[in-house]
Amino acid sequence: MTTEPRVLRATEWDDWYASLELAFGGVPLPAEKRELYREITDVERSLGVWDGGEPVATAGSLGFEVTVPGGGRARMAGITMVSVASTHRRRGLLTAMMRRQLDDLRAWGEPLAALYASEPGIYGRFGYGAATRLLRAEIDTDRVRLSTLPEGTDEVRLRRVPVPADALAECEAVYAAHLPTRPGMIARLPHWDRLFVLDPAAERGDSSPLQCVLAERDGAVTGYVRYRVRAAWDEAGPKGKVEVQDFYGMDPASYAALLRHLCGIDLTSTVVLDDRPVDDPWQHLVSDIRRCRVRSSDGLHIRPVEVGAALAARAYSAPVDVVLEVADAFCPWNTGRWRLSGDSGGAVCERTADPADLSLSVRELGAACLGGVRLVSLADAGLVREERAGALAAADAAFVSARAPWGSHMF
Ligand SMILES: CC(=O)SCCNC(=O)CCNC(=O)[C@H](O)C(C)(C)COP(=O)(O)OP(=O)(O)OC[C@H]1O[C@@H](n2cnc3c(N)ncnc32)[C@H](O)[C@@H]1OP(=O)(O)O
Repeated sequence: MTTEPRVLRATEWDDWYASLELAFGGVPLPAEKRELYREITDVERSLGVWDGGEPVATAGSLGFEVTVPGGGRARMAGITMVSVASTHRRRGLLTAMMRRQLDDLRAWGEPLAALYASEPGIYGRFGYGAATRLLRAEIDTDRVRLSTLPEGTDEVRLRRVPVPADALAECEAVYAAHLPTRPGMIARLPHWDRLFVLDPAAERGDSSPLQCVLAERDGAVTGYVRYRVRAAWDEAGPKGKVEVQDFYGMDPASYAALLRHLCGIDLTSTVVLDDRPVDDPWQHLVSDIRRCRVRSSDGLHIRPVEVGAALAARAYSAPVDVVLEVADAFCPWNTGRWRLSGDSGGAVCERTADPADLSLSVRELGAACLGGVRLVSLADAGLVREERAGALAAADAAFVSARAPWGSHMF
């Protein structure tokens, strides 16, 4: 058997996908979801390892574009569908696929790679740093009130769309309007819009079919929520849950009107908001944040493929001129000193022989590059070293993003 990954062929997709499914526990996806995943797979960017004709390792890569601080976009490979068969683990197959992927991405000129990790301990060794966080909340709507709602909330009209797919175009327009407003948001690739209204009965469990409510102002759609209701009763009466899948409001009033709708659905006492940005505004509208049982965990893990191109792809919150000494054992082409000069209009980042102002590994650079993880905080953890007094505070003020970065959906 060779451990050399090679590119997937379209005719091999079924076996390749079955091998991935097995590594994730072996429960088959509903047929319609599987077919959509087939369409979403970019075969030419997907890799596998075969043993005697059987696939034993898989890795996908999606040609995304991501919003970067400043509102521009950069190419970002979305790494996904990574698996190694249980019979072939811990022999270096994942490492071989990571090697091939990063070499390919470099050759294709893609400055960033990103992934959601099944377990956060896996990918740091390959230079991925946790760059965004995800917020989960379970709002006890029996006790929590929405204290002060923004002006105009009562003027927002809410309209239920019986079949969520019928409002896809309106919802996608709201999503597109949001794209430049928050770093980490992912521009839609073909077919991806359908993934969010796919509603296989087999995956619903005890929950309702997907429901969609639009917010409208002056006849224009200004927001939407998609959610399911899980009905439940106990001896004290109804205690259903509203499980929110998507929630976008284009202005404070539309956002608040949709939130009020979610919190007021009859026979429910909990609203579950999952995979939300850490600075999601609802946190300022509730009367009792403790009764919202807030938790957070790692979101997008980011890897600068080419340090110079990755840092030049974004804008900076304050003028910056700093020399970074980068260590990168897995992609040695990044190792060395880089001068980053930029401001809110853009940046250049080039090799330099000048002395370093800050030293850090490529993983920390990945964590900080969308402006969510602070360089000061990484320095406090001993992961960024200040080599010139004052450089850390200046770079920190430049890297930070006003809105927390957020990977807008799983992949
Ligand atoms: C982006 C995504 O798709 S996330 C999904 C990842 N896939 C899964 O979780 C599915 C189930 N797991 C698997 O398929 C496999 O166990 C994988 C892909 C996680 C690892 O594959 P392997 O081929 O065994 O990894 P490989 O042998 O290359 O190990 C490389 C290193 O990672 C370490 N490693 C592997 N798996 C893990 C883990 N789950 N947690 C922490 N470290 C790990 C190995 O110990 C090794 O460390 P070393 O370099 O210090 O020796």
